[in-house]
Amino acid sequence: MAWSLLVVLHIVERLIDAPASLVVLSGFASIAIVSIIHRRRKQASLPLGPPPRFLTGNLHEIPRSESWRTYAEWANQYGPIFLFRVFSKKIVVLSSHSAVVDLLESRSSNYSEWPIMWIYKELIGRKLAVFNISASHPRFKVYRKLLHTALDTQAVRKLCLLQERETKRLLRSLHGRPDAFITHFRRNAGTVIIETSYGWTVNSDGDYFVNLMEEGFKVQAEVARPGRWLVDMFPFLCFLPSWFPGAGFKHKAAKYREEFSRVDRIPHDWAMEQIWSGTHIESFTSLNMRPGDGTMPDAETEDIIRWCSSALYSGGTDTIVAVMTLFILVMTLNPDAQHRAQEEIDRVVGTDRLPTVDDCSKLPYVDVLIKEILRWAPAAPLGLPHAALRDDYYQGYLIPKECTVVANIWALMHDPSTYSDPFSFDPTRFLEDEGSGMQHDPSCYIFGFGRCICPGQLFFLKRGWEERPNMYPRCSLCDRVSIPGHS
Ligand code: HEM
Repeated sequence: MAWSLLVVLHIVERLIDAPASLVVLSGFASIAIVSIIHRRRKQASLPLGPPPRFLTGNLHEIPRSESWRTYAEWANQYGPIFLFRVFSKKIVVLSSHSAVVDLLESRSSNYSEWPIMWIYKELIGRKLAVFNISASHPRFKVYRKLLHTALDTQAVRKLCLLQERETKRLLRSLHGRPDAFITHFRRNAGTVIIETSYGWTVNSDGDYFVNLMEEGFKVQAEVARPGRWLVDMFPFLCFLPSWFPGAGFKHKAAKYREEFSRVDRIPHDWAMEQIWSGTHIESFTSLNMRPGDGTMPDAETEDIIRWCSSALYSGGTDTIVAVMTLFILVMTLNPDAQHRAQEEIDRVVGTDRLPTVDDCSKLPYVDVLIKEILRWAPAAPLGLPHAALRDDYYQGYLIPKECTVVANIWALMHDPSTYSDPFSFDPTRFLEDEGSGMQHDPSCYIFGFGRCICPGQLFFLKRGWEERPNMYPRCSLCDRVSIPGHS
């Protein structure tokens, strides 16, 4: 930088007696030279990564599914902090424990932003949603506090009765139609979360609210598909009028906006009607919209509660269904692990009742089996993407402002320096006196990092503790279901 300034000064000195137009021109040229040099310096310290193509970057190399495996290969080639591009967007992927902890935990104030998705935030009108709101917005902290309180130890304890009732119902459904296990899991997860959020009890398959939420989140999956919208790469397209050729995305955005607003509005309005008529059952909405101190929440508070309830559903349902489905897959592929867990339950709990959370400490093998499922196939292999608020420097690399930062949780869970023989399924790796000794607890990573860490982890772990062991007494299920790709 210093020598480039000297060059500029030298040019200015020589031009002091030159005509004014020449001085102006040279001024511009000097600024351009300095900024090019400055930019090159910045480029030089960016993390390495696969060479991008002109215009589209590395878009052609990103697989449609299991992208975490490709990222893990790139990490082997370019290092645990590498960068690739989708058009002009820069994406930095972290694949080592130290990088993830140092950046996403210790410097979380710089990495709590979400990447800007123009279609979602500006055209569909969801910039205040929990998964989109800027970390500098005053609501950011309010959301986090509410969500964490809604799912803290005390709240989860209160949910035990609901869990127990729904677990029994799930077991009956699995017993009746084991092949439809994914449908049963969806209904079970949806029921527990809708009742927790709004106080609505799901009594039948094809429930109106469950269907409404499912439709809404199908739209969400479609909208959030990486590289789907050109407007996310070229935000100026937002300003095209709807009649302009090629602006069809604006019509789609208007349709999505309407569909999302139904998801946010209808269950909330129903819960409010129940509260006003005094017929509600306790839920996240009722506790916050009718607090014990008799205060009347204002419109701002109501809007906050509405966004948080909808985040509980979108954050909780798919992840729970994914883990329960993986449980079936893993039990089918590992009959020895299944039999050992079942033997432990029969010995400790007996055959005349179902296991409960209180049995947890007496069932060490079942406990580590659940840990190993979470490690072997993490439900959110890339967590959620974040964005850098400012330029940051780490281990000689520049992590540029506004670039997307992703933690490859799947790679961390399969890192041979942390987990011996990481691709084999081996619950004993977490048992102190067996296997290769106690290895790192995956719960430290699979629920994300920093300020946006998952508020549902306790809820999931406690609830998971009831549900998965409870499936053992029906474990013939695991011999009878068929999973695509695994006979
Ligand atoms: C195995 C189960 C689960 C996994 C693996 C999981 C994983 C995650 C991850 C990786 C994040 C992003 C954290 C980050 O940005 O660094 C997250 C956020 C979130 N999760 Fe979960 N989650 C699970 C269960 C749940 C459940 C059961 C609920 C609700 C009942 C829930 C609600 C949320 C919410 C609301 C957020 C957004 C938090 C925020 O932005 O502050 N999750 N989860």
